[in-house]
Amino acid sequence: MKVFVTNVIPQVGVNLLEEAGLELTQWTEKRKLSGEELVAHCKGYDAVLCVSNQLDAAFFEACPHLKVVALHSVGYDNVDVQAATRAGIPVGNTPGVLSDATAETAFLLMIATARKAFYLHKKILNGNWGFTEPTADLGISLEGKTLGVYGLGKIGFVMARKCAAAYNMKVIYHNRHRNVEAEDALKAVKVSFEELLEQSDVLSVHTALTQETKGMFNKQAFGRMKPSAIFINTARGGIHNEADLTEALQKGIIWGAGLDVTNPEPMDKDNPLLQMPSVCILPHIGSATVETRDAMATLAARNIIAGLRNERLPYIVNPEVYTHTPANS
Ligand SMILES: NC(=O)C1=CN([C@@H]2O[C@H](COP(=O)(O)OP(=O)(O)OC[C@H]3O[C@@H](n4cnc5c(N)ncnc54)[C@H](O)[C@@H]3O)[C@@H](O)[C@H]2O)C=CC1
Ligand SMILES: O=C(O)C(=O)CO
Repeated sequence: MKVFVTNVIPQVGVNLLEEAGLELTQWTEKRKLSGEELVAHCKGYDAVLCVSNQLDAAFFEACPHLKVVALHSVGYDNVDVQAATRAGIPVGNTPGVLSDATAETAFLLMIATARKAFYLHKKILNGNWGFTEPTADLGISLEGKTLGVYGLGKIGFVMARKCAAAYNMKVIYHNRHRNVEAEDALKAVKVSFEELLEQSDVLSVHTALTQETKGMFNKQAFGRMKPSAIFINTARGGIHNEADLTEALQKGIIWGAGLDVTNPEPMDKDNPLLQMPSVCILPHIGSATVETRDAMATLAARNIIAGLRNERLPYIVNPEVYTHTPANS
């Protein structure tokens, strides 16, 4: 059986697939395959392991022969899940193993933003150490402040735990469902979206990007936040409206922002957000630690191996595929 891998993945994943007797082709060019190229490459393969390629209805219609699609991510907003199910193709992802690393990224962006760290580093690089006076380059203290989590799932929980432990922060959250574990362990309080906006000193986004969450953080939302608030997004850039965020920061409607995700990615190097003192931006590295990427490659390989053995994927995005009768069958 043959597996096409759209990027270079950690060796541990390669080893697992090869030990299972699978023949592997990895795309090694440092550019993303176009949709058409991906379809062309998948011909003659039984499975594909993808990083962040757009897998739309056209892809699944063109590749009904695939026995499994494994994502090297927990997020699957890039996948038309219904089209995969219609084609009878199970899709797997990598939940849980990246929660610590991604929450750590949100935590680092929170502190870096609160203390203007990226901007000050840039100033030094530009030969501008500055004259140290008591009123220059002031940040915001985090001790005892209120963290608002939008989407208190696996990553949101770890972020909340870190903030409560490190800074004694009060945790409020807005979620589709109550998170009883967080309420018990962290005394987290579930609030409405409006209350989350109005009460958070730091508001950290941890939902998936869906039709419901797309553009949730817009002019109206930023307008309800505190002028001293910090907005953190390590989930997906599509959840905030970038033009509205830029305007909110320029006009002092909110104080700062830390982003690991932008819209589009990559962000244009001339984007005004990159020049703002209380903005810190990273190029979508939330899960990028050696340990986490190894664990993700392991889960993705396990999904591929299970799919090619006609077994249920251990980490499945569309479990309904097992009860659905594909068209034309
Ligand atoms: N920056 C990065 O490198 C990474 C980003 N991510 C992003 O983080 C997201 C979250 O990952 P996990 O915590 O593992 O997922 P999760 O499923 O454990 O948590 C998401 C939470 O959001 C809630 N939610 C969903 N829709 C909602 C809505 N409309 N309103 C309120 N709450 C809603 C869910 O009930 C759930 O509790 C992923 O979908 C992915 O997009 C994940 C890993 C790395
Ligand atoms: O897993 C995800 O969803 C990412 O964004 C990258 O790890």
